[in-house]
Amino acid sequence: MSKPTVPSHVAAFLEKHRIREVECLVPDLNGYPRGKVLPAAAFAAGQELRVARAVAIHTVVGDFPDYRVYGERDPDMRLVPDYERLHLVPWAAGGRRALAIHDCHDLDGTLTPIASRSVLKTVLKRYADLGWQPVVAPELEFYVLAPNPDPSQPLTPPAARCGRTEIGHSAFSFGALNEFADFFDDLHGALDKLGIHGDTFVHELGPSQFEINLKHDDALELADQTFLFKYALRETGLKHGLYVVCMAKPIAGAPGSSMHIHQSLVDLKNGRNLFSQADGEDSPLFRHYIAGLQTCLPSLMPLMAPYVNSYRRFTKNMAAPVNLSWGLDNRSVGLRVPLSGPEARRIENRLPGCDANPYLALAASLAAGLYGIENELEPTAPAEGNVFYRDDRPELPRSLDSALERMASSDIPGKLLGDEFAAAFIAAKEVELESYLLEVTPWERRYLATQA
Ligand SMILES: NC(=O)CC[C@H](N)C(=O)O
Repeated sequence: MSKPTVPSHVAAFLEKHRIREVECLVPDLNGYPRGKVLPAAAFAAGQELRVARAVAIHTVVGDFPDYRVYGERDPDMRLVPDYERLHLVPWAAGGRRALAIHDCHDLDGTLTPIASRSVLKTVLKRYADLGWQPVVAPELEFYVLAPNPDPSQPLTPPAARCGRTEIGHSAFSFGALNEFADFFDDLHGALDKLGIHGDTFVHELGPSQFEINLKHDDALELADQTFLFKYALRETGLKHGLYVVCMAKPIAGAPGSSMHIHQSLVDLKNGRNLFSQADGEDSPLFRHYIAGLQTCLPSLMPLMAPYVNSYRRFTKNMAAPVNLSWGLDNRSVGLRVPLSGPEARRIENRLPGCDANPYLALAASLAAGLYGIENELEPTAPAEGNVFYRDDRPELPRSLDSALERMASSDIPGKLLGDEFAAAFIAAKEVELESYLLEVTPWERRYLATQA
């Protein structure tokens, strides 16, 4: 096989920063970084890098699904660097380490269909073929918590600068934001080095819960930024003795953590927002896109709520979505349309949790919208007022079990994201679910062991 051409900026970057080694990263099924560390000279020379294809679908409990779903022979795939995603590793001791995001290619040179980044790239190619580009902006909520060496114990907020632990209800408070100023200073420095463009940053409603909104841009760019952001949260947090947690519902009774995704489409010819017409009215594409989300998302839920824990977030009155209604400037719906001028007309999909793999949540949402456009679907009438407690909403699965059942019984996931991917994803999630079903939880011990 001929070696890939390595762009000249790569060697210049590695030399300038006297890089010793490069983390060659791929997002796994969960959106966690995996891969190999390569000496900088080998990376600069374009040395071929292979790992087992199974790495792409490593489950969160460290298992693999039946090997038949990722290749009977357990074959290799190639890790191919995206040279535009080469950055310093901000937390590396001595600062002489870089990282690069890679694609997974099968040995025939095609994108590995079961790898998360491939799935998003394939959806984006379908948009590009139409001359369109999705523009997205994820908003990430997360908790800054105390180390939790014994996972049978609840996660708790850490003692903050003032010596106390937060009790919550400090949304938008600067006093509460400043409690972890040292950690956040370090984090913002890391984000700069990783090319992550934060827009707004606030304290959220939960105790030591925060939110960062990333600046809108191309979907692959923002999936990569979100992937690196979560890596940065973990590593920077640990340096400060903190567990920074992207679980959807880390603390019972406290608000969950979402990854709302704002999305619109632009015309590649002229940069115009395709959700608005020249006269400023909403376009038919805008309506079809919403209808596509309403039609497809119920069978794509595990891509936005991938774990048993994800479903604990979907409770009423915590601003978490429990329906797929849509409405203008309305936070009781799953699909919110923010008030804006026609240039910024967009849809906010409020379903994904912060625990979702950003590549897959974006791929699912964008493919669902495109399905609505291709099939010229019409959405429900917009919701008026608070619809949390209304009965007429489209129903959403309330557990990983039922969400997987729904996904497995629909042909939409395969059509939208590829049959091989859909089958591999479901198989991996079933392994995780089985592992959970064998647990005995504190809730059961509390109520069933007493014969009260
Ligand atoms: N910022 C908000 O609107 C709150 C969202 C809420 N925390 C959720 O889990 O969905």
